[in-house]
Formats: sequence, C-alpha cells, structure tokens
Amino acid sequence: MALISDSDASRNNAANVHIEGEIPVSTLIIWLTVAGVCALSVFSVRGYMQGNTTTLYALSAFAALLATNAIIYGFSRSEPLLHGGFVALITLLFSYLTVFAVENGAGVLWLFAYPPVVFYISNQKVGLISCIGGWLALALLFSPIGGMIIKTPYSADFSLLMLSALGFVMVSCYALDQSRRRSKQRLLQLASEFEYAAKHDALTGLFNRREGHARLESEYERYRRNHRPFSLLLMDIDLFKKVNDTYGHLAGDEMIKLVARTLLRECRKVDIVARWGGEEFLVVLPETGAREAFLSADRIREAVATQSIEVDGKKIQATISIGVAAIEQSKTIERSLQHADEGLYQAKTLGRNRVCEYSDRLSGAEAEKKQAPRQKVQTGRATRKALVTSPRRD
Ligand SMILES: Nc1nc2c(ncn2[C@@H]2O[C@H](COP(=O)(O)OP(=O)(O)OP(=O)(O)O)[C@@H](O)[C@H]2O)c(=O)[nH]1
Repeated sequence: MALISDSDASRNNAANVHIEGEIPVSTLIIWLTVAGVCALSVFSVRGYMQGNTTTLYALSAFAALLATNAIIYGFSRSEPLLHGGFVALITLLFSYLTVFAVENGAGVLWLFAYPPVVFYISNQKVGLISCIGGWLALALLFSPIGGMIIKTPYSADFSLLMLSALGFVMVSCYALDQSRRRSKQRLLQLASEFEYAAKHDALTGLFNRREGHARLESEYERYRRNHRPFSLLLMDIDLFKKVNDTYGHLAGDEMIKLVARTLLRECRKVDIVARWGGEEFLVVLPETGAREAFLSADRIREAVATQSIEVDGKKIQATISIGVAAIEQSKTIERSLQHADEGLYQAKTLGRNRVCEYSDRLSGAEAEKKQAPRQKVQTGRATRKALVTSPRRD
C-alpha cells in the first residue's frame, strides 16, 4: 500500500500532499463546522433564555455562515474557498466573543482553540500572522487605550494571565506545527528517495528490471487498447567478461554507464530504457513496428560502437549485440521477450556487434528491403522461423 496518495510526491509542496493517516484539512473543517454549529446553537439558545437577543442573533448568524461555507464547498469543491472562509469566520467569531464578552466574559476562553486550528488549516505564514495579529489585537483591547474605545469586563489580572497563557499556547502551537511540517517534508523526501531507489538501477540511473517490466506491461495494456504495435530491443555488451577480467570491475562499470548514457541519448523520451541484468539492457519502443525498431536498434548499435572508455590512457571500445522483437497481433509479453532474447542470442552467435530481429511474418522480399540477409537458423535455445540480421560493420 502506498504511503503517500500522490505518486510523485517529490514534485509537490509537502503541504499539499496528503499522507495516509493524516486528517485532510477539508475533512477537519467539516467536522469543526458541524461541532461549531452545534455549540453555537446551544449558546444562542442559552443567550435567548437569558434574555440576550443580541447573542442569539449573532451566534445564530455565525452558525448559519459556517454552515453556508460548508455547503458552498459541497457544491464548488473549492478547498481554498472552504479554508479561507473558515479561517475568516472563526477569526470574526472569536473577535466577537472577546469584544462583546459573551457568557459574562467567559467566551474569551474560546481563543485558546484558535492557534491549533489556524496552524493546522492554514500555511505557517498565515498561521503566524493570524496569531500575532490576534494576540496584538487582544493586548490592545486589554490596554488602557482599548478600554477607552471599547468597554470590557476583563480585570487587569485576568487580562495579564490571558495574554501570557494565550501567547504560550500560540508559541507552543507554532513550534509543534513547525516540527510536524518538517517531519512531513522529510518523510516525503524519504518516500521519494525510496521510490526512486525501488525503480531505478543505482549504477546507471536507468529503470531497473522490475520497473522496466512494469512499464512494459503498461505499454502492453495500451497496445491491447489501441492495437498499435510496439517493439522490444534486448541488448547485451559484447565480451564484457573480458573487459572485467582484463581491466577490472571498475572499468566494466564505466562501460555499463557509457552504454546506458548512449541509450538515453539515442532513444526518444517516450521509449522505456531499463537495465535488464548485469550488462543487459531492454528498450521498449512504443508505437514502433518491426522495421523502424530494427533501424533504431542499428542506430543505437552504431552509436555505442563509436564510444569508448579510457583506462590507464588506453581506449577500450564498447560494442553491443541487439535482439529485436515486435509485439503484434496476439503475441504476449513473455513470448516477445523470448523472441528478443532469441534475436540477441543469434546476434552473439553470428559474431556480435549486430542486430538480429526475430520475425515470424516477414517475407524474404521484405527482409531484403532492409538490405540484410535473412536466414533460417537454429540455435541451442530454440528453433525459430526467421531472423533478420544487420551486417556487422567492423
Ligand atoms: N563490472 C561489472 N560487471 C558485471 C556487472 N554485472 C555483471 N557483470 C559481469 O558481466 C559478465 C557477463 O559476462 P558473460 O555473460 O559471460 O558474457 P560476455 O563476456 O559479455 O560475452 P558475450 O555476452 O557472449 O558477448 C560477468 O563476468 C559478470 O560478472 C556489473 O554491474 N559490473
């Protein structure tokens, strides 16, 4: 099961990526709206029973506005609108509870709910500005200047305690939120690193065999829908063991990387390039028939043959052999891989540094169009109907 709902988490801002188990902000707002509407209804009825119609109307209005905000979200599905509307409404509501000293001044205690909610819902900048702004506004209200503008029943002792306790809660919420955001960021980074490591080969950065196979299956599914054939190139570095034995494994690794770089350079963006095994590579060419695949393979072979690595001032040339198989009609993936493998085996048998295409449908004339000899071959692995090979040009 994926840890992160967004498959390409690394490209996204951590705040916008939802981690499984985390309460989505919009869901939290809906819950808080339901709880808020219930609480406001209770207190507006209490206000009415105490003969305070202003409280009744004001709290009922806030309850209605909160409910409307949630209903608008139900229709628009606009999260920024829901989040912005909710923060604005609770800021107004808490200001009202404080300034009008609702419930004989006890309503101001609701201010302690503001910092955790606003930090969770908004980004850190908005949370910080809202909290600092709110605290300063409260300090102004409790100050002698505020007392001259609005008469409130709060004593000096209560005001001091309220400001210090609220400031403490705000700082704590900021620190906890900062820590939560950093952990989430790190978690996303780790998840993206793990995902990369699980899908890529460490030496070359190409897709590894598992990812190559997964992408091949996706391509096959696409083929089953649109029936446009695609092709596989299975390739292997020639006499690679000799490179390792003569120049060492580091030189061998350099050669593998050189071939990988050349493949990436020669292939299109849509092509899938994977390291299939030690010195074996698989290239999937979407929407490419047998003929174009053969030509692409030969171009790749030539490109690799012009490359070399340098060991102790000595240039060592790399060559590859390639087996080509097109996926057409009802051919399965496994069968096509087997055919590409047979083509590769044949390329090795015929002297390496060449391309061999498995084909069970090409006529001799068609094969000749490719200016390549068509041969009936029998190898140690299997009997095949025909293989088209590229001439070795060395
Ligand atoms: N340096 C290095 N060598 C590797 C790696 N993976 C596999 N090999 C080596 O690749 C060699 C493969 O050799 P073989 O399969 O015998 O084939 P070859 O010598 O290339 O001969 P042909 O395929 O017939 O041309 C083995 O010696 C493996 O040890 C790797 O990641 N790095």
